[in-house]
Amino acid sequence: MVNVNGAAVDHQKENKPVGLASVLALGTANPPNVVYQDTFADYFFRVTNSEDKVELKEKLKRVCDKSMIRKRHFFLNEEKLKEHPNLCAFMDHASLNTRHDIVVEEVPKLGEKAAIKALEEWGRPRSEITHIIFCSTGGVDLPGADYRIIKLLGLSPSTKRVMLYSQGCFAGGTVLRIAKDLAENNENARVLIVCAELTVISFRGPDEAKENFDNLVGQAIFADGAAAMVVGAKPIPEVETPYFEIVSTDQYILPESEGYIGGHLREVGLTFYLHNQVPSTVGKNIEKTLIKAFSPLGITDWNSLFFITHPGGRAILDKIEEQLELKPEKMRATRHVLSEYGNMSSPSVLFIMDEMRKRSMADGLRTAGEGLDYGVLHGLGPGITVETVVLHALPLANFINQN
Ligand SMILES: CC(=O)CC(=O)SCCNC(=O)CCNC(=O)[C@H](O)C(C)(C)COP(=O)(O)OP(=O)(O)OC[C@H]1O[C@@H](n2cnc3c(N)ncnc32)[C@H](O)[C@@H]1OP(=O)(O)O
Repeated sequence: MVNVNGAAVDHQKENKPVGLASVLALGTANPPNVVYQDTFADYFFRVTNSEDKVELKEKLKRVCDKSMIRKRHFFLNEEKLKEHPNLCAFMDHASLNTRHDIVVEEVPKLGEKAAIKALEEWGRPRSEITHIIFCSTGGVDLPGADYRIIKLLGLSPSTKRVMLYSQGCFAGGTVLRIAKDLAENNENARVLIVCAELTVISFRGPDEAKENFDNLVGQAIFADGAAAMVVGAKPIPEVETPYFEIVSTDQYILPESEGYIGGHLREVGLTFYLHNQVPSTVGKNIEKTLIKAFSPLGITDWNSLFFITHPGGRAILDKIEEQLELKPEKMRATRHVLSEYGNMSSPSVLFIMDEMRKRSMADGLRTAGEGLDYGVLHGLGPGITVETVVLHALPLANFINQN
């Protein structure tokens, strides 16, 4: 390859900026409709016309009580479910068209709301966004949500797109892994990440068969939300404010976990399965991911790290805490997001990062990571697959000075 002057060009070298990719801005959004967990079982059995299933409702109430969730946000409400009663069946009615008609339109719109906040915080012209990674479990379409959000935000038609469908809950880590590669290998790259999830694709009524109770566990914990981030290497001094450097990334399929978390896209929507051994399997294996990720840094004391853990469910967090002998405060930001938003799948970990940096700022701590230097972000999802992202939290002084 030669350049315009005829000189040989090594594109690999020429395109590699020095330095790690950093998170430069972050925004979140949820649909305004809120359902409180202490009334969810009554709401759910009423809207799905299942009030005759009294015992099942009582069991769902017990799960809700133990979920440590206070409230969740949903696009669907009672009115919309009345308009689309086929969404309320467990299995009998084809509803994929109805679900797709909603999510294809609404997922990019919710993503747009989060992206606007992230772009406003970043403060640079939108024309400087070079890449977009859009991630959503539902709404497969051509062209996809990545294309639609470019139109909604008025980004350059030359923005290079990566669309991730059907990854599930680990993808909050996947997007950081891909953004790091893009930002560190393309000079001046500014990557907009958008994760947007609507449970419209998987909302369905109850079924009395014991083997289908995992559907109700999912209905009791999953929720709607979107988060967006701007990631780039070599931040412009005094113009861009990096919070977390992305030090390293890894993806790992847990041993003996096949069939534990998954889903099938059917005419009735996305059906999922959750094995009741998910919490203990995650707990048993999580330390392996930390040993691999932190041995290059010489870190073995897990309590010296900050934790951003996908809030899959209360029992998963309990098992991780127990196995790693973590102090209770390590999961504060994670448990806060679980409580206030539920399990929103891919954006959940980005919500936790946002909560952590805001609280660190409010408490006057040294860094965005609860005053600590290093931490881990864990995405957990189908497989069971774990994404491990090592983060280096940066001093907050720069941010405080600028704002
Ligand atoms: C979608 C993605 O890609 C990624 C994801 O995030 S997947 C979601 C991952 N999350 C999970 O798997 C949920 C983890 N589980 C939990 O957090 C907790 O089990 C919970 C909050 C749901 C309930 O709390 P708990 O302390 O376990 O309550 P517990 O009283 O033991 O269980 C309540 C009932 O639910 C049942 N139950 C719990 N998990 C179940 C499961 N996965 N499948 C079927 N039944 C289940 C229990 O067997 C129990 O039934 P009985 O009352 O008949 O005994």
